Amino acid sequence: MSDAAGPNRVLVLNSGSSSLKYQLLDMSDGSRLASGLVERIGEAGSEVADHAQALERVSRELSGQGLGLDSPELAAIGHRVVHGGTLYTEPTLIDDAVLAGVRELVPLAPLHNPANAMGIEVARRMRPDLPQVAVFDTAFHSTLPEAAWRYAIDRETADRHAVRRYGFHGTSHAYVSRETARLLGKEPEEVNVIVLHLGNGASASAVERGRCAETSMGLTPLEGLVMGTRSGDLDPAVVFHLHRQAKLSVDEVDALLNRRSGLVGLCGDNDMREIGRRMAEGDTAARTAFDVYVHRLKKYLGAYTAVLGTVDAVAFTAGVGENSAAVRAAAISGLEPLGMILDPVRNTVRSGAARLISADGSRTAIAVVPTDEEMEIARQTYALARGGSAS
Ligand SMILES: Nc1ncnc2c1ncn2[C@@H]1O[C@H](COP(=O)(O)OP(=O)(O)O)[C@@H](O)[C@H]1O
Ligand SMILES: CC(=O)OP(=O)(O)O
Ligand SMILES: [Mg+2]
Repeated sequence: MSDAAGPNRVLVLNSGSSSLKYQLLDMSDGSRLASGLVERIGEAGSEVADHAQALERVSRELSGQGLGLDSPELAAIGHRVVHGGTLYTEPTLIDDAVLAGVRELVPLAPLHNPANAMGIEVARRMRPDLPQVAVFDTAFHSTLPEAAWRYAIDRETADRHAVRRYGFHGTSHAYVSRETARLLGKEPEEVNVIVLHLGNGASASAVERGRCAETSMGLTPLEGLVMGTRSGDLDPAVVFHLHRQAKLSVDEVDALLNRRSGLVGLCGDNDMREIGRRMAEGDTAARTAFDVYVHRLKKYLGAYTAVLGTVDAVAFTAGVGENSAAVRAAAISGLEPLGMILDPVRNTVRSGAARLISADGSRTAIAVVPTDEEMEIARQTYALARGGSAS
């Protein structure tokens, strides 16, 4: 039902390279009316050839529940867009120029922006009358100081080709850092938080009094932590070496680092649940993958403690961060001198709620804070569609 002020539902579309996630939210009370996922888009043997077909399927699913895209209750459609470059640092009403801008950034996010652009195109065709809003993964990181975003390479080359740290998962880092402050009973401006977003893609951020001060992903979502299929940090000379000595083309190295590295490259599995099962059976490749993953986390916890000076909280989020007590315990273990002490019982209690898992004597609070990128995208979309400021 719409209130006196008009329609109040927002459809959120999160188009991944081979998936389309959606949620329909009622912004009058924050309730979730529908949600779902279309997977294996464009893969061999899949019934869904591209994102256009995926969105048609979503539209049918919603219509079947009496919640079709043609509904007059729909106020706006919000799109997750991974790369916004330096141009888009705020949620943005989509027009032809913005869609062209998202396409221009494809070389900087080849796994993500093509799907985002296609989702936008199809949704605009279906509902040309509706406000559609792009919410960028990079936006929250636009506050990085130059010392953090600038790479130490030839300045002219870097500036000419827009080579710099952008950072990603910003919608999640923004939401989780705010929710962490709330869990501590504080305003975001009163606390420093390290957020560890550990999903399939994974990134860390250092959030200083509500503003992002440092983050682990860079020009593209390849840098930083060990991920499901991506290497994260390595010596850039690895690329030259593989090209010159192993005779891999640049495209082959790109595919190796983005799709066949990280956990899957180390042990053949990218799902932390499966890695846990294999470790319990004494599998050494799974053990090594886990150790490399956790060692990287520890390095970032130390580095970001140094960047922030005072750390009020560390927040674990996304699939691995919210569910793997083993990863959390291993990452924090040994960091007692930094003031981070986990409570082993609190850490293993299963819950879907934001919660503290640190020991009472821990100087830094340690928390599990479930992320909700869709709700955050919907909130920003709704605010902008209503003509207000989105943030
Ligand atoms: N119960 C669990 N225990 C450990 N890891 C889990 C569990 N549930 C999910 N995961 C991990 O979370 C990952 C997916 O995280 P998610 O945030 O959903 O990723 P994305 O949104 O990037 O696809 C899986 O690959 C898996 O490793
Ligand atoms: C930017 C990024 O890595 O996103 P995802 O985790 O959805 O792959
Ligand atoms: Mg995710």
